[in-house]
Amino acid sequence: MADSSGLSSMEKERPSMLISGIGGTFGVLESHAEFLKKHFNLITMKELQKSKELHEKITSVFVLECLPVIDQELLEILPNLKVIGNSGVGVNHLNLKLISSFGVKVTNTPHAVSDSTADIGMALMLASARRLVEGCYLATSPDTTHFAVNWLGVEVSRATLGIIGMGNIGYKVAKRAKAFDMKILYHNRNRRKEEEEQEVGAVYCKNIDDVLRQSDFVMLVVNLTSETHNLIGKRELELMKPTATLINICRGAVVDQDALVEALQNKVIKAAALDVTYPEPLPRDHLLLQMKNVIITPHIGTATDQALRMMTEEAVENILAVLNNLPVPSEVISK
Ligand SMILES: O=C(O)[C@H](O)CO
Repeated sequence: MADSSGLSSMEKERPSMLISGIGGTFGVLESHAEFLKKHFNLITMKELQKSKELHEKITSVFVLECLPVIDQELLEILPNLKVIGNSGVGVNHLNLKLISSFGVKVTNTPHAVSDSTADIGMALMLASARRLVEGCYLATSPDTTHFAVNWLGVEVSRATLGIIGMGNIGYKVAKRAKAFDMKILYHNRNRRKEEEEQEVGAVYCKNIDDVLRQSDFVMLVVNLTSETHNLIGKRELELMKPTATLINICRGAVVDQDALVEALQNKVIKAAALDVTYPEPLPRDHLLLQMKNVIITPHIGTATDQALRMMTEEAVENILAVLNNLPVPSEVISK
């Protein structure tokens, strides 16, 4: 039986969580909503907009793919909000300072995303090296002269991979690259422990320029912050080998995209393989979409059944920890 608040007594026992919606393009998957319902009374944005009484019930927000949008207006109407559980590792779509000024915590899911995103990094590197996308087109084209010797890819085995950003995802990329007999260089704000470096055979470079100069493949795996915005621009691209490939699996804005277009046009670097761009998707007439030496996927690093399920589970674990005053597995601290 529902009372005047619109919630049944069973729903009242569970904390109320705001979600963008269920199903559709921007909602939580139905099966994930079922899982969330085991722990929370779910309130969609539409329901919130219809009933002011729901505002003070909400103690958490589950954010998926930037939705719901967390702005001042929303924070102001949720007086009992304690935590925003981001499903995903990147939190550049959240204004951390603003959120923390409301005494609200932010959590993310660095563990759930790491395998699937590292896989996409490897997939893009291999696809670019072996010209997989071009190969697919050729296989279905009426032109049968395409196996000429001048249509060649390169091997990643024994090539040098430079990983910029050695967090969970970067480290999983290194593990995979080791199995391909790649030489691994990396740059990270904090150097990894010696035993971790040894496990994957990765060599630390204090200076990012050394990674850029020496690598055949440069993979970007950093968080997007004010420090990493346009981390790779004209100068950095010019440091790379003319035979090198840039792979971006973190956020588009880490690369100065105009400088990248220019570098690819002028053969400053050989190729690029991007799971992320800005904006997403790119306008259909964008030059990057017309270049044969560029592979673009639509931000699918975490687009697997397993990753999405684990992201939801990890987000729930974080949110419940905050609500129950327990140590929070993955809290994002605003600097
Ligand atoms: O940040 C992440 O984990 C992915 O990019 C999904 O948003």
